[in-house]
Amino acid sequence: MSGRAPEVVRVATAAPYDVTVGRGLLASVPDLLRRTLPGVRRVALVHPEPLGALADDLAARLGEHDALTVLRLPVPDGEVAKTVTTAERCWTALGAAGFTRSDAVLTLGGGATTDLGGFVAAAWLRGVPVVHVPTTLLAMVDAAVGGKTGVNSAAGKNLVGAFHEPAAVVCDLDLLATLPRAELVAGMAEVVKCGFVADPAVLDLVEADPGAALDPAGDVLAELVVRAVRVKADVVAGDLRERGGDATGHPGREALNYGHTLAHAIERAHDYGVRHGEAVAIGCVFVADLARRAGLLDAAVAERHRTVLAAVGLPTTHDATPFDELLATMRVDKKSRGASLRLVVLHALADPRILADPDEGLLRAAYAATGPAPGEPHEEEAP
Ligand SMILES: NC(=O)c1ccc[n+]([C@@H]2O[C@H](COP(=O)([O-])OP(=O)(O)OC[C@H]3O[C@@H](n4cnc5c(N)ncnc54)[C@H](O)[C@@H]3O)[C@@H](O)[C@H]2O)c1
Ligand SMILES: O=C(O)C(=O)C[C@@H](O)[C@H](O)[C@H](O)COP(=O)(O)O
Ligand SMILES: [Zn+2]
Repeated sequence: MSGRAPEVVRVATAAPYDVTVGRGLLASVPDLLRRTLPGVRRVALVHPEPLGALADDLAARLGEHDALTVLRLPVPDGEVAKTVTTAERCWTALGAAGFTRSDAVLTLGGGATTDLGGFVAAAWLRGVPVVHVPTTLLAMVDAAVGGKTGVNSAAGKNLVGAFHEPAAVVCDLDLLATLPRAELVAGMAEVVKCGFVADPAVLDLVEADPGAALDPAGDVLAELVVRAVRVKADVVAGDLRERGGDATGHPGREALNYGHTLAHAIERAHDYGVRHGEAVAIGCVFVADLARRAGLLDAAVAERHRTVLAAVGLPTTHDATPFDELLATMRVDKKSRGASLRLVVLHALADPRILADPDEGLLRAAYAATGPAPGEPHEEEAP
């Protein structure tokens, strides 16, 4: 996409919107806002503190626009900011500024910021428009698209939130140039997830040249972003509110939660101090092994999880957090129904299904198999 025109992916829900993927797109944000939200006079720019210089740049561009004024809402960096306390600080600032329904929220940041800013917009005056400008790979391919917004709480990950679709999403791939390598790698977990649940060509691309897949200036990464956004757009258009699948057995939007039941439990057990993408990678390896043990998934496809995720530098083993602690959290996952634990598994590549109430012995065996390598301390081998 170096010299290519931006790609536009339409999310065809009841209130359709476009996700634009390309380079040098930051400059187009003021125009896009005017076209998409012609009545808006003010924008509240939510961004993490470390992205202050980038936010200055965007605010200046917006300020040049005669009809738009900018209210800056810097928030603490990363997952720790994804709390109702930070959201409340934002609402207080919106109140002080007399922010009305003819104003909009604009987020600039990673998934923690798009989730938080989206939730601030969803709840303020019962919903003001939001536009996302994601700055991490993970937020471009996943968090900024689809309208899930929310915050973490002591009870669990993302348990407080709302569905609130953006009016537009702008993915400027040039912004990835400054993203730390570990964050780029973490984002690749959601890309690979899309490969397993819906678009195996993603896996072929990553396996063919993992280095190229992780080059933020290259065309392979651009292609992967577009493919992952298409997967998300297609799934979300069919089941925005995660009501469930259809007669074919496809689980609808829950498919995008592949690997997330264990991942969210790992994140909570570590007080949200691990990268979401890294936890998702471990969760995918775990659930693939579970499906193999349950006789649902071919061993080669299960093993492919380990190899493709490792090829891009993602972790494929957990740190031996006691499984009982994780299992208790897994049971309060949003996919649970009553006492029933429900996980997304694969029956084959691009064939996601729900596995309800898996045998606990199988769960424990799959968790043990996803543990540290032999020789390292291992929960199940402890005396
Ligand atoms: N709503 C959804 O559908 C959805 C989907 C997937 C993930 N999520 C959520 O997204 C969050 C994870 O998002 P994330 O991985 O983007 O993490 P993040 O938002 O915490 O960002 C990671 C780090 O990268 C820095 N950063 C961001 N952009 C940068 C840039 N261009 N240059 C330099 N540094 C930059 C941030 O300041 C931060 O330190 C989790 O809370 C997860 O639950 C939501
Ligand atoms: O968009 C979805 O639906 C997803 O499940 C995408 C996930 O990658 C994302 O982490 C999402 O926030 C998890 O959703 P949750 O409902 O389990 O909080
Ligand atoms: Zn995720």
